[in-house]
Amino acid sequence: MWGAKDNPKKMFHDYYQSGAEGEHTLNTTRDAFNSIKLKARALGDADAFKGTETTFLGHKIASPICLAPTAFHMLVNPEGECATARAAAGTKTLQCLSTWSNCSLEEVAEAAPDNLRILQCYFSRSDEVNKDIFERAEKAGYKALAVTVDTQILGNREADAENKFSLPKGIKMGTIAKYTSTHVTGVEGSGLDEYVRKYKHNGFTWKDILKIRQFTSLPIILKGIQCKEDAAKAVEYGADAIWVSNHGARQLDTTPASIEVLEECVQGVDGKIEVYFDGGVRRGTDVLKALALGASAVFIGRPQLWGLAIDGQKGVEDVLKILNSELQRSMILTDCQEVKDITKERVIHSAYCSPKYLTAKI
Ligand SMILES: Cc1cc2nc3c(=O)[nH]c(=O)nc-3n(C[C@H](O)[C@H](O)[C@H](O)COP(=O)(O)O)c2cc1C
Ligand SMILES: CC(C)CC(=O)C(=O)O
Repeated sequence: MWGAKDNPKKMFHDYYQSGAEGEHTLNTTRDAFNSIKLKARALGDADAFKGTETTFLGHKIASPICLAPTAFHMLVNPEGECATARAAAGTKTLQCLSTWSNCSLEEVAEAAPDNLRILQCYFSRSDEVNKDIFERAEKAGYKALAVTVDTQILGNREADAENKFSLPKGIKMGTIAKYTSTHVTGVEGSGLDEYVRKYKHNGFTWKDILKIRQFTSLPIILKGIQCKEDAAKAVEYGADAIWVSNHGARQLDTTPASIEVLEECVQGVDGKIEVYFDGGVRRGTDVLKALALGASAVFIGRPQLWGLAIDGQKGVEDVLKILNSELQRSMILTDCQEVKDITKERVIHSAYCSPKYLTAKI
Protein backbone atom coordinates (compact mmCIF):
# COMPACT_ATOMS: atom_id res chain seq x y z
CA MET A 1 0.00 0.00 0.00
CA TRP A 2 1.15 3.56 -0.73
CA GLY A 3 2.25 5.57 2.27
CA ALA A 4 1.48 9.29 2.26
CA LYS A 5 5.20 9.98 1.99
CA ASP A 6 5.29 8.31 -1.44
CA ASN A 7 1.94 9.62 -2.55
CA PRO A 8 1.11 13.15 -1.40
CA LYS A 9 -2.23 12.94 -3.20
CA LYS A 10 -3.29 10.38 -0.60
CA MET A 11 -2.35 12.81 2.17
CA PHE A 12 -4.41 15.60 0.59
CA HIS A 13 -7.36 13.34 -0.18
CA ASP A 14 -7.41 12.00 3.38
CA TYR A 15 -7.24 15.54 4.79
CA TYR A 16 -10.24 16.64 2.70
CA GLN A 17 -12.30 13.49 3.15
CA SER A 18 -11.75 12.34 6.69
CA GLY A 19 -13.83 12.83 9.81
CA ALA A 20 -12.93 12.57 13.48
CA GLU A 21 -11.90 9.29 15.16
CA GLY A 22 -14.17 6.38 14.14
CA GLU A 23 -16.04 8.57 11.62
CA HIS A 24 -19.40 7.44 13.03
CA THR A 25 -20.99 10.87 12.56
CA LEU A 26 -19.54 11.16 9.06
CA ASN A 27 -20.93 7.76 8.12
CA THR A 28 -24.43 8.31 9.48
CA THR A 29 -25.05 11.71 7.91
CA ARG A 30 -26.50 10.35 4.66
CA ASP A 31 -28.90 8.11 6.58
CA ALA A 32 -30.00 11.08 8.65
CA PHE A 33 -30.92 13.05 5.51
CA ASN A 34 -32.58 10.05 3.90
CA SER A 35 -34.73 9.34 6.95
CA ILE A 36 -36.47 12.68 6.39
CA LYS A 37 -39.14 12.29 3.74
CA LEU A 38 -40.45 14.91 1.36
CA LYS A 39 -44.11 15.45 0.65
CA ALA A 40 -44.73 15.32 -3.11
CA ARG A 41 -47.58 17.57 -4.23
CA ALA A 42 -49.79 16.96 -7.26
CA LEU A 43 -50.31 19.39 -10.13
CA GLY A 44 -48.21 22.30 -8.93
CA ASP A 45 -47.82 24.82 -11.79
CA ALA A 46 -44.31 24.17 -13.12
CA ASP A 47 -44.64 27.05 -15.60
CA ALA A 48 -45.12 29.46 -12.70
CA PHE A 49 -41.78 28.50 -11.08
CA LYS A 50 -39.95 31.68 -10.08
CA GLY A 51 -36.46 30.44 -9.19
CA THR A 52 -34.04 30.05 -6.30
CA GLU A 53 -33.07 33.66 -5.66
CA THR A 54 -32.93 34.56 -1.97
CA THR A 55 -31.11 36.82 0.49
CA PHE A 56 -28.27 36.41 2.96
CA LEU A 57 -28.18 39.06 5.69
CA GLY A 58 -30.07 41.26 3.25
CA HIS A 59 -27.73 40.63 0.28
CA LYS A 60 -29.20 39.03 -2.85
CA ILE A 61 -27.88 35.63 -3.96
CA ALA A 62 -29.09 33.58 -6.93
CA SER A 63 -29.23 30.36 -4.93
CA PRO A 64 -29.33 29.41 -1.24
CA ILE A 65 -26.42 27.00 -1.89
CA CYS A 66 -23.15 28.65 -0.81
CA LEU A 67 -19.48 27.66 -0.45
CA ALA A 68 -18.34 26.73 3.08
CA PRO A 69 -14.87 27.71 4.30
CA THR A 70 -12.45 24.88 3.61
CA ALA A 71 -8.72 25.27 4.17
CA PHE A 72 -5.89 24.87 1.66
CA HIS A 73 -7.41 24.87 -1.85
CA MET A 74 -3.96 24.95 -3.47
CA LEU A 75 -3.43 21.32 -2.47
CA VAL A 76 -5.48 20.41 -5.54
CA ASN A 77 -5.44 23.45 -7.81
CA PRO A 78 -2.71 26.05 -8.37
CA GLU A 79 -5.27 28.88 -8.46
CA GLY A 80 -6.60 27.81 -5.05
CA GLU A 81 -9.35 29.91 -3.48
CA CYS A 82 -9.24 32.42 -6.38
CA ALA A 83 -10.68 29.68 -8.64
CA THR A 84 -13.35 28.92 -6.04
CA ALA A 85 -14.21 32.62 -5.76
CA ARG A 86 -14.67 32.88 -9.53
CA ALA A 87 -16.95 29.84 -9.44
CA ALA A 88 -19.11 31.49 -6.76
CA ALA A 89 -19.21 34.65 -8.89
CA GLY A 90 -20.10 32.60 -11.99
CA THR A 91 -23.16 31.22 -10.21
CA LYS A 92 -23.91 34.42 -8.25
CA THR A 93 -23.66 32.76 -4.89
CA LEU A 94 -21.68 33.44 -1.74
CA GLN A 95 -18.20 32.24 -0.84
CA CYS A 96 -17.07 32.02 2.77
CA LEU A 97 -13.27 32.11 2.77
CA SER A 98 -11.29 30.14 5.38
CA THR A 99 -8.76 31.82 7.71
CA TRP A 100 -6.50 29.04 6.48
CA SER A 101 -6.77 29.94 2.79
CA ASN A 102 -3.71 29.62 0.57
CA CYS A 103 -4.64 32.74 -1.41
CA SER A 104 -4.87 35.84 0.75
CA LEU A 105 -8.24 37.42 1.43
CA GLU A 106 -7.17 40.38 -0.75
CA GLU A 107 -6.20 38.11 -3.69
CA VAL A 108 -9.56 36.37 -3.46
CA ALA A 109 -11.44 39.69 -3.42
CA GLU A 110 -9.50 40.81 -6.48
CA ALA A 111 -10.25 37.54 -8.31
CA ALA A 112 -14.01 38.09 -8.05
CA PRO A 113 -14.51 41.73 -7.07
CA ASP A 114 -18.29 41.87 -7.44
CA ASN A 115 -19.05 38.66 -5.66
CA LEU A 116 -20.67 38.43 -2.24
CA ARG A 117 -18.03 37.13 0.19
CA ILE A 118 -17.65 36.65 3.92
CA LEU A 119 -14.62 35.62 5.96
CA GLN A 120 -14.41 32.67 8.36
CA CYS A 121 -12.35 33.52 11.45
CA TYR A 122 -10.30 31.47 13.81
CA PHE A 123 -9.08 33.72 16.58
CA SER A 124 -5.42 34.46 16.97
CA ARG A 125 -3.85 34.78 20.41
CA SER A 126 -3.03 38.38 19.51
CA ASP A 127 -5.75 41.03 19.54
CA GLU A 128 -3.57 43.11 17.21
CA VAL A 129 -3.68 40.31 14.65
CA ASN A 130 -7.44 39.91 15.03
CA LYS A 131 -8.04 43.62 14.61
CA ASP A 132 -5.78 43.68 11.57
CA ILE A 133 -7.64 40.79 9.92
CA PHE A 134 -11.04 42.39 10.55
CA GLU A 135 -9.84 45.67 9.08
CA ARG A 136 -8.37 43.91 6.06
CA ALA A 137 -11.63 42.01 5.56
CA GLU A 138 -13.73 45.13 5.75
CA LYS A 139 -11.44 47.00 3.38
CA ALA A 140 -11.52 44.13 0.87
CA GLY A 141 -15.33 44.09 0.80
CA TYR A 142 -16.13 41.07 2.96
CA LYS A 143 -19.68 41.49 4.24
CA ALA A 144 -19.58 39.44 7.48
CA LEU A 145 -17.34 37.40 9.76
CA ALA A 146 -18.17 33.75 10.40
CA VAL A 147 -16.52 32.96 13.72
CA THR A 148 -15.95 29.23 14.11
CA VAL A 149 -16.99 28.12 17.60
CA ASP A 150 -16.63 24.33 17.40
CA THR A 151 -12.84 24.09 17.29
CA GLN A 152 -11.50 24.97 20.74
CA ILE A 153 -9.01 22.25 19.98
CA LEU A 154 -8.67 20.31 16.76
CA GLY A 155 -10.64 17.07 16.42
CA ASN A 156 -8.76 13.79 16.41
CA ARG A 157 -8.24 13.11 12.72
CA GLU A 158 -6.37 9.86 12.67
CA ALA A 159 -5.61 9.81 8.95
CA ASP A 160 -3.85 13.19 9.17
CA ALA A 161 -1.76 11.96 12.10
CA GLU A 162 -0.81 8.78 10.29
CA ASN A 163 0.06 10.72 7.12
CA LYS A 164 1.96 13.35 9.14
CA PHE A 165 0.03 15.98 7.22
CA SER A 166 1.91 19.15 6.34
CA LEU A 167 1.73 21.72 3.56
CA PRO A 168 4.11 21.11 0.67
CA LYS A 169 7.01 23.58 0.31
CA GLY A 170 6.00 26.69 -1.62
CA ILE A 171 2.36 26.62 -0.55
CA LYS A 172 1.71 29.59 1.69
CA MET A 173 -1.03 30.36 4.19
CA GLY A 174 -2.19 33.36 2.19
CA THR A 175 -4.44 35.18 4.64
CA ILE A 176 -2.39 34.63 7.80
CA ALA A 177 1.08 34.28 6.23
CA LYS A 178 2.25 37.53 7.80
CA TYR A 179 1.40 36.37 11.32
CA THR A 180 2.48 32.69 11.36
CA SER A 181 4.52 30.10 9.45
CA THR A 182 4.00 26.82 7.65
CA HIS A 183 7.12 25.39 9.18
CA VAL A 184 6.51 22.10 10.99
CA THR A 185 9.12 21.16 13.57
CA GLY A 186 8.84 17.48 12.84
CA VAL A 187 6.80 16.52 15.89
CA GLU A 188 4.91 13.25 15.83
CA GLY A 189 1.48 13.26 14.20
CA SER A 190 -0.32 15.81 12.09
CA GLY A 191 1.34 19.12 11.21
CA LEU A 192 -2.16 20.58 11.33
CA ASP A 193 -2.10 20.34 15.12
CA GLU A 194 1.06 22.44 15.11
CA TYR A 195 -0.38 25.07 12.73
CA VAL A 196 -3.42 25.41 14.96
CA ARG A 197 -1.43 25.44 18.22
CA LYS A 198 0.85 28.18 16.93
CA TYR A 199 -1.90 30.50 15.77
CA LYS A 200 -5.23 29.84 17.39
CA HIS A 201 -6.46 31.22 20.69
CA ASN A 202 -7.92 28.16 22.43
CA GLY A 203 -9.02 30.20 25.42
CA PHE A 204 -11.43 32.18 23.24
CA THR A 205 -14.83 31.94 24.95
CA TRP A 206 -18.29 33.53 24.90
CA LYS A 207 -17.17 36.77 26.54
CA ASP A 208 -14.74 37.29 23.65
CA ILE A 209 -17.68 37.44 21.24
CA LEU A 210 -18.55 40.72 22.96
CA LYS A 211 -14.98 41.86 22.45
CA ILE A 212 -15.14 41.25 18.70
CA ARG A 213 -18.02 43.68 18.57
CA GLN A 214 -15.67 46.42 19.71
CA PHE A 215 -13.18 45.54 16.97
CA THR A 216 -15.51 45.53 13.96
CA SER A 217 -18.83 46.73 12.64
CA LEU A 218 -19.22 43.71 10.35
CA PRO A 219 -22.07 41.31 11.17
CA ILE A 220 -20.95 38.34 13.26
CA ILE A 221 -22.12 34.81 12.47
CA LEU A 222 -21.35 31.98 14.90
CA LYS A 223 -20.40 28.85 12.91
CA GLY A 224 -20.59 25.46 14.60
CA ILE A 225 -23.71 25.73 16.78
CA GLN A 226 -25.16 22.27 17.55
CA CYS A 227 -27.78 22.62 20.29
CA LYS A 228 -30.60 24.91 21.28
CA GLU A 229 -28.83 26.14 24.43
CA ASP A 230 -25.93 27.51 22.38
CA ALA A 231 -28.31 28.87 19.74
CA ALA A 232 -30.09 30.87 22.44
CA LYS A 233 -26.75 31.96 23.90
CA ALA A 234 -25.66 33.21 20.47
CA VAL A 235 -28.67 35.53 20.46
CA GLU A 236 -27.90 36.62 24.02
CA TYR A 237 -24.30 37.48 23.04
CA GLY A 238 -25.46 39.59 20.10
CA ALA A 239 -24.67 37.33 17.13
CA ASP A 240 -26.27 38.43 13.86
CA ALA A 241 -26.81 34.83 12.71
CA ILE A 242 -25.93 31.26 13.62
CA TRP A 243 -24.57 28.54 11.40
CA VAL A 244 -25.59 25.03 12.42
CA SER A 245 -22.64 22.75 11.69
CA ASN A 246 -20.59 19.94 13.16
CA HIS A 247 -17.60 20.98 11.04
CA GLY A 248 -18.16 18.22 8.51
CA ALA A 249 -17.98 15.60 11.32
CA ARG A 250 -14.30 16.48 11.78
CA GLN A 251 -14.41 17.59 15.41
CA LEU A 252 -16.31 15.45 17.95
CA ASP A 253 -17.21 11.98 16.74
CA THR A 254 -20.61 10.41 17.61
CA THR A 255 -22.45 13.74 17.64
CA PRO A 256 -25.72 13.73 15.67
CA ALA A 257 -25.67 14.73 12.02
CA SER A 258 -26.17 18.50 11.70
CA ILE A 259 -29.55 17.95 10.03
CA GLU A 260 -30.75 16.16 13.18
CA VAL A 261 -30.12 19.21 15.38
CA LEU A 262 -31.20 21.91 12.93
CA GLU A 263 -34.78 22.16 14.15
CA GLU A 264 -33.84 22.52 17.81
CA CYS A 265 -31.28 25.24 16.97
CA VAL A 266 -33.96 27.08 15.00
CA GLN A 267 -36.16 26.87 18.09
CA GLY A 268 -33.26 28.21 20.17
CA VAL A 269 -32.98 31.46 18.20
CA ASP A 270 -36.75 31.87 18.24
CA GLY A 271 -36.93 33.77 14.93
CA LYS A 272 -34.62 36.54 16.16
CA ILE A 273 -31.71 35.95 13.76
CA GLU A 274 -31.00 33.99 10.57
CA VAL A 275 -29.90 30.34 10.68
CA TYR A 276 -27.53 28.78 8.14
CA PHE A 277 -26.67 25.13 7.78
CA ASP A 278 -23.98 22.73 6.59
CA GLY A 279 -23.05 19.08 6.91
CA GLY A 280 -23.44 16.36 4.29
CA VAL A 281 -25.40 18.33 1.71
CA ARG A 282 -24.97 16.28 -1.46
CA ARG A 283 -28.32 16.55 -3.27
CA GLY A 284 -30.90 19.21 -4.05
CA THR A 285 -33.37 17.32 -1.85
CA ASP A 286 -30.97 17.81 1.10
CA VAL A 287 -31.01 21.55 0.47
CA LEU A 288 -34.79 21.56 0.37
CA LYS A 289 -34.98 19.63 3.66
CA ALA A 290 -32.58 22.00 5.43
CA LEU A 291 -34.52 25.04 4.21
CA ALA A 292 -37.82 23.42 5.20
CA LEU A 293 -36.47 22.80 8.70
CA GLY A 294 -35.59 26.46 9.13
CA ALA A 295 -32.23 27.28 7.47
CA SER A 296 -32.15 30.29 5.17
CA ALA A 297 -28.99 29.17 3.32
CA VAL A 298 -26.89 26.01 3.16
CA PHE A 299 -23.17 25.58 2.61
CA ILE A 300 -21.21 22.81 0.93
CA GLY A 301 -17.73 21.81 2.06
CA ARG A 302 -16.23 18.73 0.45
CA PRO A 303 -18.25 18.76 -2.81
CA GLN A 304 -16.59 22.08 -3.79
CA LEU A 305 -13.19 20.48 -3.16
CA TRP A 306 -13.96 17.51 -5.39
CA GLY A 307 -15.11 19.90 -8.14
CA LEU A 308 -11.98 22.01 -7.69
CA ALA A 309 -9.73 18.94 -7.83
CA ILE A 310 -11.33 17.64 -11.01
CA ASP A 311 -11.77 20.80 -13.07
CA GLY A 312 -10.79 23.95 -11.18
CA GLN A 313 -13.21 26.87 -11.35
CA LYS A 314 -15.42 25.02 -13.85
CA GLY A 315 -15.55 21.96 -11.60
CA VAL A 316 -16.81 24.03 -8.66
CA GLU A 317 -19.33 25.80 -10.90
CA ASP A 318 -20.57 22.44 -12.17
CA VAL A 319 -21.10 21.20 -8.61
CA LEU A 320 -23.08 24.34 -7.74
CA LYS A 321 -25.13 24.17 -10.94
CA ILE A 322 -25.99 20.49 -10.54
CA LEU A 323 -27.08 20.99 -6.94
CA ASN A 324 -29.12 24.04 -7.86
CA SER A 325 -30.87 22.27 -10.73
CA GLU A 326 -31.71 19.40 -8.38
CA LEU A 327 -33.07 21.91 -5.90
CA GLN A 328 -35.26 23.48 -8.60
CA ARG A 329 -36.67 20.11 -9.60
CA SER A 330 -37.41 19.21 -5.97
CA MET A 331 -39.05 22.58 -5.41
CA ILE A 332 -41.36 22.11 -8.38
CA LEU A 333 -42.29 18.58 -7.32
CA THR A 334 -43.15 19.79 -3.81
CA ASP A 335 -45.05 22.77 -5.24
CA CYS A 336 -42.65 25.50 -4.15
CA GLN A 337 -42.44 28.34 -6.62
CA GLU A 338 -39.84 30.28 -4.73
CA VAL A 339 -37.54 29.83 -1.74
CA LYS A 340 -39.97 31.38 0.72
CA ASP A 341 -42.48 28.60 -0.12
CA ILE A 342 -40.10 25.98 1.30
CA THR A 343 -41.77 25.54 4.66
CA LYS A 344 -41.90 22.77 7.23
CA GLU A 345 -45.03 21.32 5.60
CA ARG A 346 -42.85 20.12 2.68
CA VAL A 347 -41.30 17.56 4.99
CA ILE A 348 -42.98 14.48 6.41
CA HIS A 349 -41.62 12.98 9.64
CA SER A 350 -39.88 16.18 10.62
CA ALA A 351 -40.58 14.85 14.14
CA TYR A 352 -37.72 12.40 13.54
CA CYS A 353 -35.37 15.35 13.63
CA SER A 354 -36.50 16.77 16.93
CA PRO A 355 -35.31 15.82 20.40
CA LYS A 356 -38.86 14.63 21.16
CA TYR A 357 -38.27 11.74 18.78
CA LEU A 358 -35.25 10.60 20.75
CA THR A 359 -37.30 10.10 23.91
CA ALA A 360 -40.76 9.35 22.52
CA LYS A 361 -42.15 5.81 22.86
CA ILE A 362 -43.37 5.06 19.33
C1 LIG B 1 -10.96 19.95 4.06
C2 LIG B 1 -11.83 20.77 4.97
C3 LIG B 1 -11.32 21.94 5.51
C4 LIG B 1 -12.14 22.73 6.33
N1 LIG B 1 -11.64 23.90 6.80
C5 LIG B 1 -12.42 24.68 7.58
C6 LIG B 1 -11.95 25.93 8.04
O1 LIG B 1 -10.84 26.35 7.74
N2 LIG B 1 -12.76 26.64 8.84
C7 LIG B 1 -14.02 26.22 9.21
O2 LIG B 1 -14.74 26.90 9.95
N3 LIG B 1 -14.50 25.05 8.75
C8 LIG B 1 -13.75 24.28 7.95
N4 LIG B 1 -14.24 23.10 7.47
C9 LIG B 1 -15.64 22.73 7.76
C10 LIG B 1 -16.57 23.26 6.64
O3 LIG B 1 -16.66 24.66 6.67
C11 LIG B 1 -17.99 22.70 6.75
O4 LIG B 1 -18.46 22.94 8.04
C12 LIG B 1 -18.11 21.21 6.42
O5 LIG B 1 -17.15 20.79 5.48
C13 LIG B 1 -19.50 20.90 5.87
O6 LIG B 1 -19.68 19.56 5.65
P1 LIG B 1 -19.54 18.85 4.20
O7 LIG B 1 -18.09 18.77 3.90
O8 LIG B 1 -20.16 17.51 4.46
O9 LIG B 1 -20.31 19.65 3.19
C14 LIG B 1 -13.45 22.31 6.64
C15 LIG B 1 -13.95 21.12 6.09
C16 LIG B 1 -13.16 20.36 5.25
C17 LIG B 1 -13.74 19.10 4.66
C1 LIG C 1 -6.46 24.23 9.46
C2 LIG C 1 -7.70 23.57 9.99
C3 LIG C 1 -7.97 23.99 11.41
C4 LIG C 1 -8.85 23.87 9.09
C5 LIG C 1 -10.10 23.16 9.48
O1 LIG C 1 -10.97 23.74 10.07
C6 LIG C 1 -10.32 21.79 9.12
O2 LIG C 1 -9.42 21.14 8.57
O3 LIG C 1 -11.42 21.26 9.40
